[in-house]
Amino acid sequence: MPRCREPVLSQVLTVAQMRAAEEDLIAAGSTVDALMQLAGRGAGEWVRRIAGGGSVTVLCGPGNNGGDGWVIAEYLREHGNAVQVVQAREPVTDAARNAKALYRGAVVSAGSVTAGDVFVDCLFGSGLTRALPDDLLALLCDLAALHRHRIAIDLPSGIESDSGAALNEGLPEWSLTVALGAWKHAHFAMPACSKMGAVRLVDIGVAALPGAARVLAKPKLEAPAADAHKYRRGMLGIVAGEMPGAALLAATAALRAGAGYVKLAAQAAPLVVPPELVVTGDAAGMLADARTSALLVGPGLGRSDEASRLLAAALHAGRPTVVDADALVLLRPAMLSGAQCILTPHEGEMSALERAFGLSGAGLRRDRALALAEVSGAVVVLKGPDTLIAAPGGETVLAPRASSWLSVAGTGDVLAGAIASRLATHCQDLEQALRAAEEGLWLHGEAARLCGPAFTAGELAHAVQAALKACHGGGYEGTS
Ligand SMILES: NC(=O)C1=CN([C@@H]2O[C@H](COP(=O)(O)OP(=O)(O)OC[C@H]3O[C@@H](n4cnc5c(N)ncnc54)[C@H](OP(=O)(O)O)[C@@H]3O)[C@@H](O)[C@H]2O)[C@@H](O)CC1
Ligand SMILES: Nc1ncnc2c1ncn2[C@@H]1O[C@H](COP(=O)(O)OP(=O)(O)O)[C@@H](O)[C@H]1O
Ligand SMILES: [K+]
Repeated sequence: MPRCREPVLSQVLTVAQMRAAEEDLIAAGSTVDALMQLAGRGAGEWVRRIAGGGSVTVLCGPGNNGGDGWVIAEYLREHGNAVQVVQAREPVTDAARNAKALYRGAVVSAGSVTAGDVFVDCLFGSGLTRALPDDLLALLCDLAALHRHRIAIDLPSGIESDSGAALNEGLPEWSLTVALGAWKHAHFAMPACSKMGAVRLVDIGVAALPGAARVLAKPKLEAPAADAHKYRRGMLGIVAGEMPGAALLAATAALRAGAGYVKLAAQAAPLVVPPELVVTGDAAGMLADARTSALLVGPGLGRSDEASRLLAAALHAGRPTVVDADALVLLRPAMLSGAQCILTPHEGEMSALERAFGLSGAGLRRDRALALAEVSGAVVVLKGPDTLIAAPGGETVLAPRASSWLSVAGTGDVLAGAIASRLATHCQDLEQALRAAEEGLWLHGEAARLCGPAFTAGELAHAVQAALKACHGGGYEGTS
């Protein structure tokens, strides 16, 4: 039974889901050959944009990824590029054989290829099942080394689609990877995503697949309602601990991510406090205040008995709560009753949580995050170069690659502050935790992009405002 025909470009598919999508398209009247023409010509257009009028070498493997290669080669030939195909293996599928038969250009031996402009990798795509044999790895690397630009079609050969694992050592790096039909998990998972260069997607009409992950999207944010006031916009309470600097960083970001009021509860007031931040020594009062719409606990909390007590008190308050940093190490399952939480672990904190919640810690990052979300009832933001969000019920959101300049102390505190601020603004609806996590994560990535190289966590926190501006749908027009 064909599914809804509306194409969806934001979904991220496993190999099995991609096969199901292909079957749906065929059931709806398409053919493998037609899909290959659509995909190959779409990819060919990307190659043409990079190549300009330059020369192109296409390496074709035995499967349908190789079939795409023959289509790309013919497309470029028709558009006047000098094209040569190196056939690594004879085509083994009907569609690949048919695509080869339609190609009217040169087929050359690998040894005769001289330096050229663009190399296109159509050796293997999502059908790769094991490491490349030595002869194919050498062929791939040698041809890649001879060309100025390298473009991988669907996936770089040697990369496992569902996990993003590199099945060989010494694989080439790519300037562009053109995904066909839908994103695959490897496009967002380390180490694969760090080798792909820019990534682009060719639409072949794939419709929504149930249970598919999706890509983190730019949020659409509105100005506060005309009758908004600071409490209605959301009051965020931040519980500080031994090192108030981390909580201050979170507060600096939170002040710029939409909350109307940000309050910091600290035993000892930090030495430097921005004037717009309210600091109170009365944590209990802040937790009891009915106007406190969301909480953040963890940055700089410490791991003392007092820190545990503060964490338990914060979670006992029953507000939507972001649990970050030290609080993730102190967290125990029994503390989580009632409050809707967002957990924001990096890999080390994730391991601690898995121990605390009796999880094995085995498997892919997305499966581990989903397992934690399921057992804890919390939204999980698993941080790293390939950050992802998992929600109870199975929703998974994958972040595009963010700036590697984020690898500096304090940027996690900024993320927690941004997410908590979004959580405070959505406090009316407890179902909004996933949305808040997505918005905060997007703002964080965009702030990093806007900062450029070598920023501090403080500069990143300030840039959250510019990031928010970039996704603002308006609402306040003023007069002119
Ligand atoms: N789905 C769609 O809608 C569309 C898909 N399209 C395209 O199809 C691609 C998937 O095609 P595919 O399934 O034929 O897989 P592909 O990667 O070409 O190779 C599989 C072949 O390689 C072999 N093989 C595997 N590993 C190997 C190794 N290490 N060393 C040596 N051999 C190895 C394997 O054989 P076996 O494992 O049985 O030995 C099999 O013969 C996809 O990435 C996209 O480009 C588009 O046309 C648009 C529509
Ligand atoms: N190499 C990288 N590429 C992209 N993002 C990164 C990289 N390294 C770290 N990050 C991001 O920076 C943040 C670091 O957070 P965290 O590890 O908690 O650091 P800290 O505790 O110092 O604040 C996370 O959002 C993480 O996803
Ligand atoms: K490929």
